Amino acid sequence: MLSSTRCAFLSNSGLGGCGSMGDAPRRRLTPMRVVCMTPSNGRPGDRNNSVVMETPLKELKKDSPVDDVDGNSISAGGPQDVYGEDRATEDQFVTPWSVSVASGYTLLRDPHFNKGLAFSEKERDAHYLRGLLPPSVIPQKTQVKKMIQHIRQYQVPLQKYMAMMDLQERNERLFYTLLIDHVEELLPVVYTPTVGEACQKYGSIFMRPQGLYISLKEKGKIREVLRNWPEKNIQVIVVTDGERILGLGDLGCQGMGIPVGKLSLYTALGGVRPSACLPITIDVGTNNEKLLNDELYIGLKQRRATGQEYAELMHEFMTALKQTYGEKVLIQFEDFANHNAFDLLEKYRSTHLVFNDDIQGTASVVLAGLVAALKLVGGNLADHRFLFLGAGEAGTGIAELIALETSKQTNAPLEEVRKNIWLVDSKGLIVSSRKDSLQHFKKPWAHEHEPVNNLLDAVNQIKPTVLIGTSGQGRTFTKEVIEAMASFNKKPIILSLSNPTSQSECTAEEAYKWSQGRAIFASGSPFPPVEYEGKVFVPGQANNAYIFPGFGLGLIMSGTIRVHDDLLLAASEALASQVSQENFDMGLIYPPFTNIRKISAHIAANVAAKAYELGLATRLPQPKDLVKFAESCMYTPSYRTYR
Ligand SMILES: O=C([O-])CC(=O)C(=O)O
Ligand SMILES: [Mg+2]
Repeated sequence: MLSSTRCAFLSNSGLGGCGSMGDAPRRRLTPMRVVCMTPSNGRPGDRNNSVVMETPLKELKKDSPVDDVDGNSISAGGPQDVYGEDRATEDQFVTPWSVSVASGYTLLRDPHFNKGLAFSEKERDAHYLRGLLPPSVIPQKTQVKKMIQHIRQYQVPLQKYMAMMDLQERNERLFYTLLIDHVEELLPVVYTPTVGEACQKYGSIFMRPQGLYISLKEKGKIREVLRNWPEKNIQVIVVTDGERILGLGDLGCQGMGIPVGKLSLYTALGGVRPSACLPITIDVGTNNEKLLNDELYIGLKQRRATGQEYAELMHEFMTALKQTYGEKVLIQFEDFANHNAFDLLEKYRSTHLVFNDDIQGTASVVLAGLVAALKLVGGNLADHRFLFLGAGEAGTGIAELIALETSKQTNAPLEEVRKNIWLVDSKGLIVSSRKDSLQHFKKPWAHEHEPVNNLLDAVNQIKPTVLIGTSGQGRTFTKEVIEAMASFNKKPIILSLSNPTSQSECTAEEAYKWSQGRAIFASGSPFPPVEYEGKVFVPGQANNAYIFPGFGLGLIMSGTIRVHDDLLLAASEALASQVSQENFDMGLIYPPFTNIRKISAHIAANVAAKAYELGLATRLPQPKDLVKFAESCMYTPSYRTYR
């Protein structure tokens, strides 16, 4: 993609002048030379009207898709990277582009192709870069070293975040190499908790819009808006309407940070090509008074559309996605409010390849952690009693997946196993006497019990072995609550899942200290290791980031057309199987993120295997070794040599 194409996108999308995000379109320079080109499927006017050099057919063939381990033809730039545009394997460094790439100044301003000081002497000559760069030539490895030092010099997390976003806009391959090489350190920067703060301040920190904004103004024109996005071969879309951003509430249009962050992880953690990822924010207004009164707010300044108006926009959007990108585009719903999330999932799960990350992704990751935790505490799922604080998407989603797995393991009916799972919402324990006034997604959890109106009493009466926080309310697992858990459990399992860190139900330190070091603890946002009475405890991160990148890769590499609950169970099983004895010895119920690409390949393979078994996968024949196939499909961000 050319930077001039991006400029066109910025001005066409009408965002060029919105508040402080109105960056002047970048200088449009006619490139002096085009690196290489094969037929493009872009629209007229998509590309620079530049000199084009077609790749000789012979060369194209040489660089065309390679065979996978089973002799199937694939290309290693990610699934369906037909022309190998994004491919860079150890033995295949020379890019076989299907698109034209500008030279000179424009090349340096194109984040997809810019390599900064890593351009070789030959490339500097061939692509008119002489004088535009300082004379030093340094390899990507050294650039990574330099960048991590640069990021580390910032003390404020938001500054680190901005430096990372800046790099993504400047040099995409360096951004992903850096993120992959330092994943443990940089995940909290590009993702939770920092992304939460970034969303809160989104309007004032971004000079250049990321992702696609679809507002009520675009009603009736959504297909045209999708066409404004410069990439055509889209495989994964993460979409939010910004109404429930992490545990921070309604951030309206500023929720864009979430789809952008999630999709960065699709690439870094799951190996999906960046050009195949599309972040989208639906703007139907906001009920956040602060934003409505902020003259710098970047979204629609009106209260949220609801009911039919909302449903119609979403329906046009969902229809347009399928019309534009086909049956197999994966749509991830993210951070919608409860009152829309369940209904949207229900409505579209039978017609689209769609899942809700907060309901299903979180459920899958938590189930994996619980299955692993059983190795430390003993017993089967059916032997445990679960209590949730929070009965929204995550709470009921996790509860349902636990019930489903338990029911499969024991052959007991779902209604029966649900009785071991209790939920507390803002009005207290969910019990049968409240049934008539409950939202539909809470009803299955209304068991026979007298009313209980607070968490501590619920803990003391239900006596759960597992306590899970999905409330979005920080510091709600009080000292009394944790002490109660520790009083009747040798090893209480305590999960504080709400994000970001400020909304976590308790800190790692509190969980370990108040349980005298006996808790098995994990949280949605990361906490550093804790020392308690001379022993170091390493808390795990129960975050859907473990699941969705590999889950998505598994779906797209197998051409799966619908998400079935069994696929979530398959992802969960694969993740749990990646926890090593060494991890268990440290009290961890999740493997470290350091090996996440390997973990994602296993998750992808298990998900794909299940999809083939269920007849949902369309990519035939089924590759024999799905783990190797997943690995061979993953995008790698090393630089390639330009002709
Ligand atoms: O984004 C995260 O860190 C996890 C998540 O989906 C949420 O909290 O909504
Ligand atoms: Mg979420």
